Amino acid sequence: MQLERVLICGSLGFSSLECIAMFSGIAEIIFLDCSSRQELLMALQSGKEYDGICGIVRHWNAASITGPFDEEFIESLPRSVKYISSMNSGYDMIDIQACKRRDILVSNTPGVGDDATATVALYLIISTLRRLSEGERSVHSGLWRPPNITHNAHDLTGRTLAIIGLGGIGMRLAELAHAFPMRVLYHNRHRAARAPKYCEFFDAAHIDEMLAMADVLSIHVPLDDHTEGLIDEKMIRKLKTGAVVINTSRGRVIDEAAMIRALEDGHLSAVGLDVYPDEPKVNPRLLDFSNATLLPHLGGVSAETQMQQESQALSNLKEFLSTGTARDLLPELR
Ligand SMILES: O=CC(=O)O
Repeated sequence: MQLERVLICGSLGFSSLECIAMFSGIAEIIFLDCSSRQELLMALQSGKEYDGICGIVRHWNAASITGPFDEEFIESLPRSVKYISSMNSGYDMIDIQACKRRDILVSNTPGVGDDATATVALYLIISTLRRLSEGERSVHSGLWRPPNITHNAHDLTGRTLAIIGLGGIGMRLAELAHAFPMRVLYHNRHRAARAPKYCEFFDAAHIDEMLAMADVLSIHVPLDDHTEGLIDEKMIRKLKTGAVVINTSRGRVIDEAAMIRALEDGHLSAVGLDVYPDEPKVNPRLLDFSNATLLPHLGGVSAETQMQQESQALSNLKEFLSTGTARDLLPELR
């Protein structure tokens, strides 16, 4: 019997042998062997090494080679491809409509990175309020404490955190912040059924009230047509003077130019960012602000999270191979 062929894009924590053994008798595993997107697109269309593949595993660590799974990429796939197992909770880098047109199912690994990402958001809150990364940069550059740090550094305890998007990550951040305790406010399209009592809900009609109370605003929404540019000039200016903005979701959710203007004129006292509109590029203007803590998209990057993402993505693939469908299918494709 001819085995189905599956292409793995990205380097797994599992060894190639472990992965091949996992699919022994089920599928032939092929590992990506290209160094650029152009080379990959040509290989996909050549009808040679990737001929007949029915599924693709997309590890986020292959993004520098594959680029986004946009329309051009999806259209280049052999007709045999029917399934993509993506190792991410966000899926803005996959063109869902193009997949729909080609009858390709897509699943992700929802929830797996919640704890790791909320931890990074908490780190950014601590770092910006207490000016810790500024202190660290000062030591690294051979100096001691930055000037005026005492007056600019603030405790988390008793301060107000506003969360936009109380999904898995937002909820975990609420729990962590409540430990100080910080006061926790949130805005969602609907009141979150699982929200703990200490989380105060603000609907769209009352979002300005929430912004006016927040010392820290942390963003936890997926990037889509509704959320691109959501945190715009108007919203930023509704925050009180000296507020802090934290973003571990996607860079394009914030109007970056408006955020930089607010840093320049002191309306925002600091920002903590893990994500940027055009990764891996970081706007050089941001580097000028000593009160910006900037991370290179580390939200879900921990050994434990990665192993769990890999197991979940590979077991979704196994299920697809045996049943023609999979758990964790994107809501748009169910
Ligand atoms: O950014 C990380 C993810 O979407 O999992």
